[in-house]
Amino acid sequence: MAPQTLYDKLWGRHLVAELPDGSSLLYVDRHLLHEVTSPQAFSGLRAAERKPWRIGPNVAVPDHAVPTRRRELGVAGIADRVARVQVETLTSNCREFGIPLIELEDARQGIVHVVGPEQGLTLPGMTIVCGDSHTATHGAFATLAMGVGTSEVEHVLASQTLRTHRQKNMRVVFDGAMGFGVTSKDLILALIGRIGTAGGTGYAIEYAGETIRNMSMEGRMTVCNMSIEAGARAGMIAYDAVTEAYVRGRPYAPQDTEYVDACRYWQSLRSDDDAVFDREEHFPVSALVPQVTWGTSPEMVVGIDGCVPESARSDEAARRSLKRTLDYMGLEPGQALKGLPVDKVFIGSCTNARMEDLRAVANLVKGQKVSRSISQALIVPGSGQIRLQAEREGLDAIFQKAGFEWRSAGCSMCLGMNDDRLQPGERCASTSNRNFEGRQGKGGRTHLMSPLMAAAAALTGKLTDVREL
Ligand SMILES: CC(C)[C@H](C(=O)O)[C@@H](O)C(=O)O
Ligand code: SF4
Repeated sequence: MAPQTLYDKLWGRHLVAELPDGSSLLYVDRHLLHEVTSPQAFSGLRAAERKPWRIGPNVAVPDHAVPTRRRELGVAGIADRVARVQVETLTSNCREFGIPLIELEDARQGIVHVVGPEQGLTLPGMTIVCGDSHTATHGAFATLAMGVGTSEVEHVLASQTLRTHRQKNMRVVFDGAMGFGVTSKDLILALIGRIGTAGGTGYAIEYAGETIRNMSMEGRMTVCNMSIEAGARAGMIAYDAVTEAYVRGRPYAPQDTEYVDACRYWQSLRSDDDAVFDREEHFPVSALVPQVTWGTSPEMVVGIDGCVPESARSDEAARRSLKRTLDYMGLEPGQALKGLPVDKVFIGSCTNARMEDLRAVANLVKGQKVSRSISQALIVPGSGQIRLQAEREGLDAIFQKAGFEWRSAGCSMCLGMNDDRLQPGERCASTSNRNFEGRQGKGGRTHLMSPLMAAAAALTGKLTDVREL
C-alpha cells in the first residue's frame, strides 16, 4: 500500500461513501454539543420527526453562556435571559432526545474542548465533531477532529455521519527546544504570523518534529486548538507515549484488556515515514521569543520585543485596513508593544486553561501582586475538574493572594456571550485565541499571548517580556 499520512489513515478508516458531487460521508465516532450551536439542530430533528441515529457517541455540556461566578445558584442564577434560555434549552433538548448531558452543576462541567480529553471522551483514532470551530483541539490525540455548523450538527445527530470534503495534507515541523519563557502558545501564534490566517485553508495540518514530540498533551492541545486561526479545519499530532500516558485511566477510556488492544491499534496512528505531504513548513523554534498580537486578526502578531508595523504593503486597501485596525486598537504605527498599559487580564479559554497553564502562572505570581492599574484579572479554569485540582494544589490561594479573581469553568471572557467582558476601549492581555473586533465585548481591545505573558502583564500593568521579570 502507498505510504499514508495520519490524516489519510483517519480519513480512510472512517469513509462511508464518496458522493457524486465530490463530497464524502465520514462516520463520526464522537459528537460533542454545547448550548450555542445545538438548538436549531434539535428543532430540525423534531420537525422531521427524527431521532438520533445513536445515543452513545453524543455528549453535551454548556460552556459559552455560563456565568463563572455564584455557580451554587445553578441555571436559575444566570442573570442574562438569553444565556439562561440557551442553557435551559440544551437541558430540555438533551432530556427529550436522550443525549447524555454534563449539567452546569456537574463537577465535570467545563469548556467542551477541555472536558472531552479530560474525561477520555476524546480517544486516539476517532473522528470527532462539534458545532464549534475549535474542535481541532482534539486532534492532539491523533484524531480527525473538525468544527461544524448547526445544520451539520443536525445531520450528525440524525445519521452519525458528516458530509465533508477531503483536505490536502500539510505538515508543520517544529524543530529545536523552546527557550526560557517561550511556550506552545508562542509557537502557534508565530506559525500563524508566518503562514497567515488563510495559510492552512484547504489543508489538514499535522504538527510534527522534535519540539512537538517533547511537548506535553496540554501544550499539544494549545497548538492544535488554533489550527482554525491558521485557516485549517483540522490539526493533528501523531500518537505516542505522551498520548498514551494522558489517556490511560480516563473515565471513558477503554479499561484493562480492551485498553491493551486499543493501545496496539493506536500505535498505527502516525504518518508513514515516506508519506508525501502537499505542503511542508519547517519552523526552528530555538530563537523564538514570546509572542503578542497587536491587531484584530491572530496573524497580526510579533515578538514582545517588536513594534506595530509602520505601514502596510503598498496598495491603498491594505493601508486603509491597517489604519482601521490601529484606530480600533488605539495604537500608532511603529509603536513598541512592550510597556503598553493594559486594563484587564484574562487567563482562560480552551486554548490555555489547563493545569499546566495554571501551574505555570502560579509559579510566576506566587508572593507577588497584580498591579494596581489593572481593573480586573481573571483566572478561569477550563473545567470543574481543573478547578478542583488547582484548589487541591493550593493554586487558588496563590492567585487570590496576588489579586486575581478565581472563577468557575466556562468560556468566560474569551467571547462576549456571558457576564465576563470588556468595556469599550478597554485593553486586555488574554490567553484566548481570537482578537476580532468586539470579540471580548464591544469596543474591547485584545492582545493574545501565553499564560506566562498574561501573568507578567497582570503583575506590571503593561505588556511585558516575561523573560525580564
Ligand atoms: C460560539 C461558537 C460557535 C464559536 C466557534 O465556533 O468557535 C466559539 O466557540 C468561538 O470560539 O468563536
Ligand atoms: S473558550 Fe473561546 S474559543 Fe474555546 S470554545 Fe469557548 S468561546 Fe470558543
